Amino acid sequence: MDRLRIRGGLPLHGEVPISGAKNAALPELCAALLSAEPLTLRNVPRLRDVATMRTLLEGMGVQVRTHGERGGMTLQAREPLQPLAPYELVKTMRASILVLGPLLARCGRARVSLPGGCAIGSRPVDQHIKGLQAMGAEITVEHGYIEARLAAGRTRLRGARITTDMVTVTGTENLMMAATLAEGETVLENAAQEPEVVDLAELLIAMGARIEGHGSSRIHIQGVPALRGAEHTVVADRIEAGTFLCAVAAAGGQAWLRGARADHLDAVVDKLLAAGVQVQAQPDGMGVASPGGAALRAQSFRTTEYPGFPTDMQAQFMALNCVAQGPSAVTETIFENRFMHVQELVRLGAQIRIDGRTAFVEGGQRLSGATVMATDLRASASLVIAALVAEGETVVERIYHLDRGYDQMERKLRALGADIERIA
Ligand SMILES: CC(=O)N[C@H]1[C@@H](OP(=O)(O)OP(=O)(O)OC[C@H]2O[C@@H](n3ccc(=O)[nH]c3=O)[C@H](O)[C@@H]2O)O[C@H](CO)[C@@H](O)[C@@H]1O
Ligand SMILES: C=C(OP(=O)(O)O)C(=O)O
Repeated sequence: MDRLRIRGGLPLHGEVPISGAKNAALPELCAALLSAEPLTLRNVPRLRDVATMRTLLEGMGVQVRTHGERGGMTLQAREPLQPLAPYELVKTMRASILVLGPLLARCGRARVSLPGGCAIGSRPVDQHIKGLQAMGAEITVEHGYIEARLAAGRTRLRGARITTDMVTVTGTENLMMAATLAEGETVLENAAQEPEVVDLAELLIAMGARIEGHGSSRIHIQGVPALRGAEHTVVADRIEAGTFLCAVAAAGGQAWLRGARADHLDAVVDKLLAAGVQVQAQPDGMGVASPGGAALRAQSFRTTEYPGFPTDMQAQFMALNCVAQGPSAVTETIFENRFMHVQELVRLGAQIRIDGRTAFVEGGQRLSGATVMATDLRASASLVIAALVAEGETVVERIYHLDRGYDQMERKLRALGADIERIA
């Protein structure tokens, strides 16, 4: 199993290209199921989750071809399709649930394994199911599978007004994709406003979907009988960019994040500026300069839905707070169990106490290298950031979590001057 060996203490200098967003690419790959015509995506990141999604779609009969240097991928979902997502693939990637809406809309039936729990919380999909039922689907859950089909006598889903109990990102995406081919209008209330939802909506519109209000909490979708092929460039990964911002902030140095979208990172940038980091927004990327974590002021924050502070940046910013001066309180409101990195950060010398949904971080600690274990994707990133500032050598184990969602992270960090290598 691959591990990362990191020798801390070096500042980061240089330029790093920001890849396409995992959380936009995954639903966009699923959007290929909505049309018989080819869908071409550019800037698809090289990630394990993308490879898993490709295998899943190919198993259904979708033809997939990669091309060019810049993450080009063309998908074509000609009939007949096999509308099945088996447990073996779904268990490794929760985003597999994103095939449910498109399959039901296109094939009139779907059999999708329940994703099950994972390291950060129970993550139910009841809102996806409730929304599709409101659109006329008959859904049962049996033997760990969601069995969904159109009600007898129907050939298409029907539009509906759906208010989800909470803001759900993949729930919004699943229902929006299903609604593009439904009969009549669907209104999604309490919709997620994340940039990845907006990017997916823009792709669907290019495919001929009639969508308005994406980026707000109410999305209107007027169903159409069929969608066509399209070309689309996946939006830059705001979480990858935010991770590099925190890495430079903690390690010190100066970097240019090519292609990063500052307008998608307001909440994180506000906290970095308050901490004493210099962040510069340009149309084609972001500049960051920092005197190093020990010269910064720790910042308290709570995670919320976009445009609030992203839960996917909580662990990385907490690593920064461990070395920055002063106490801070980090409150996680989205997932009930997203503090798995805390005990590993403590192994590196951090002082953190958890009380319910809040982690109280002492700050101003000198970290020292140790062997630590990655437990989930962003926990892994936080350990890498901590290791970059820790004295001596850190080995991060189980980095397959990191490979799920970061495109060659160690190569990018090495290009910035970090002493980091992958070892078997
Ligand atoms: C592939 C992808 O895009 N993943 C992102 C997506 O995950 P994902 O879409 O799974 O997260 P959700 O926005 O759905 O989850 C938000 C909250 O709602 C709960 N919930 C959700 C759906 C449902 O049917 N029932 C229910 O109770 C979840 O358990 C969680 O507590 O948004 C999360 C929140 O920004 C991010 O951390 C993930 O990186
Ligand atoms: C939790 C995450 O991803 P996923 O929803 O794919 O598990 C993440 O990207 O941090």
